[in-house]
Amino acid sequence: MFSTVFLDLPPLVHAAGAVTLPGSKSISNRVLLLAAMSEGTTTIHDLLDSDDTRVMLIALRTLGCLVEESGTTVRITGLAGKLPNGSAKLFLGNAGTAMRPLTAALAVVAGDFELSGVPRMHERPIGDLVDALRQLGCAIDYLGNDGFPPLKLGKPALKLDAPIKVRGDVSSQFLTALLMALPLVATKDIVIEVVGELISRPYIEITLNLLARFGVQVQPDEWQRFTIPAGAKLRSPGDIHVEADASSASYFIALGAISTAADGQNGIKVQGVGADSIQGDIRFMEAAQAMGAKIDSGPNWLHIQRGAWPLKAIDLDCNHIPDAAMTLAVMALYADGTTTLRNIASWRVKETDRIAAMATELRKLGASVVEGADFIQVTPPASLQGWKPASIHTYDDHRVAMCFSLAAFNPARVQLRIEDPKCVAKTFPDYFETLFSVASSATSSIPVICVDGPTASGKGTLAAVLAEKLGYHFLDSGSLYRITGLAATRAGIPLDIANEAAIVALLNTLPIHFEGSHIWLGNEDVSELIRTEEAGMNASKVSAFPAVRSALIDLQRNFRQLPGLVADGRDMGTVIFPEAALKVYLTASAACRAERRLKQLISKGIPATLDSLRADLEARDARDSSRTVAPLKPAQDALLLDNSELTVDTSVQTVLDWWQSKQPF
Ligand SMILES: O=C(O)C1=C[C@@H](OP(=O)(O)O)[C@@H](O)[C@H](O)C1
Ligand SMILES: C=C(OP(=O)(O)O)C(=O)O
Repeated sequence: MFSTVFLDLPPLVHAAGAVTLPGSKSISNRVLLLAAMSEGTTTIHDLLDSDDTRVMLIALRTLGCLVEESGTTVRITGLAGKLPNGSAKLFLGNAGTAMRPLTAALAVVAGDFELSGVPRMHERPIGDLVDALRQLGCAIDYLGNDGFPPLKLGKPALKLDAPIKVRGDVSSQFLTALLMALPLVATKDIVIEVVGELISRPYIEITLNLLARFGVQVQPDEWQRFTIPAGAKLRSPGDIHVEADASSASYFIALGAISTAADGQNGIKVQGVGADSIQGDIRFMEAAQAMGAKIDSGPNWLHIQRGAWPLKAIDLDCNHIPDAAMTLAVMALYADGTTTLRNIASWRVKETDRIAAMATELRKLGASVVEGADFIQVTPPASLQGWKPASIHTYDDHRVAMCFSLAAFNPARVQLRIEDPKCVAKTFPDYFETLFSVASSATSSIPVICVDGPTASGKGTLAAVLAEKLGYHFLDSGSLYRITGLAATRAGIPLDIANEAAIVALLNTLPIHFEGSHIWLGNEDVSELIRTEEAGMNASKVSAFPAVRSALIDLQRNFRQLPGLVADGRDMGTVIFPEAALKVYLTASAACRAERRLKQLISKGIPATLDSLRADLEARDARDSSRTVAPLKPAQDALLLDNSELTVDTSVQTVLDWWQSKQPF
């Protein structure tokens, strides 16, 4: 997951390949609650692991349910409606699929419970559900504003005679919550009547489908009346598989529709969900097809290719696909006219006011947008000049972050920034990693920041922190020379120029790979081994051999991957990435560098003296800057930073400010 303050997306050009998507949020949280309330043990396969399912899992454990996790397989020992912990305070984040169904389930059993969430959850309505539960005799108090969480639930005095009326026009989750909870108390037939239009109907179908898997056959009547038969009992089906999330699939369906494939590849394959999905959002396929996408599907897979281009503008009632419809609003940027998405009033009470949010952010990119109480109308920029680089505010709404990433394919190649990218954790923590696994940019548009400088200048620390803050890859080029020195020494090859060819031959066979700050040689983590003074000296020797340097060029350039790279070394800006957008040459006085090195060695229990360290350091500077190939020197366009008197934080901030000043936002 990208936990950075923002994530800059360079212009994306192609996309092709296969993605396996995480489990459906709606199925995961329903199955977790049903399994916990039912009789018997349920093994859930391919459960979604995200913020919304985490809060549900923690809640179930807090209530005394046995939950055993092993990767994405979770085993739940059902409580058969009897809670060992009759009093609990539950924090449910911003998960509607946890807050609403748990409210109903806990309100009908005896106990004292408090349910709360993030501030936005306390602005998301729950009054219609509370009103319905109060008709049943449930004791519910509002702890904050009337009609909204947090809630306090007490002991109910159940009255099951009259039909329970629930409004269906604000959220379908209220009806879902009642349908899942009432089998716990169905000593007689219980009838639920929907008042007003029922929105987001396909989610009720998911609920009915899963209730049937847990042994409860609800009798629906025209979407207006639902009867839970007397004696209904939740019984575990044993094993249950969670399909991949169809709403998450919408971003990759859109990706297939708007991108072209690089040579020899064709389209995007989505694995884990197919056209026969039980999730209503799979019907996003039809909308994408209407806009021009070519889609094939089979059991649990979809294959999407670009068809009509530009996309065709559509006018669609999106009530049945409220979540995936946000993706259509961004696809509209690539359409041949004005796209209108209707009947989406519920957008206003979700993770944020989504109609307002989409309108504001689409306008930033240059689109013309008209918004109404329950619709949005999007007209793309009229020409290439109409597109504007934009920093997309994401309002702690996963779907805003995910759908706007698709704007990185804009034909004007304007840059895009996604603020707070970690908000995708609600349903798809690795969304951006998944996107980068299939999307590609022209190499020249993948940003590189070079940090060059002499030994012990702190460039490794600075570069690693920069990479972390920007969410970029990190290349510690010096480590490649250190590994070469280590491997040659181990192979008994003396490190002198006469053995250059042998060292290159060896280098070409080395299985080097990086994992964060760890460097591996085959199965051996050599991160520590290559940090000794001796390894540094050996690195300096082999790095002076021209054939070794050129053998490492391609390897280093291959680190330039989406979304960007911070590379530290001695010739990053001069030789390896001469066209880098920002080059920093980091220095510090010899005295200061020797002192830092001394502290470092002492902390590792390695004896050393200041004088000898300073002498070694100066000798190394002299050798590095006088070698004929790629001598250590600042690139002509490098910005110099002397950090003798600076803290790491100040140096990092200085470079981040330089970087920011080069961005169009
Ligand atoms: O029941 C569900 O799993 C959901 C129902 C929908 O909400 P509304 O019924 O409030 O539209 C949807 O937006 C939400 O993401 C999940
Ligand atoms: C509306 C959404 O979430 P929730 O389940 O919290 O309602 C969503 O995921 O788009």
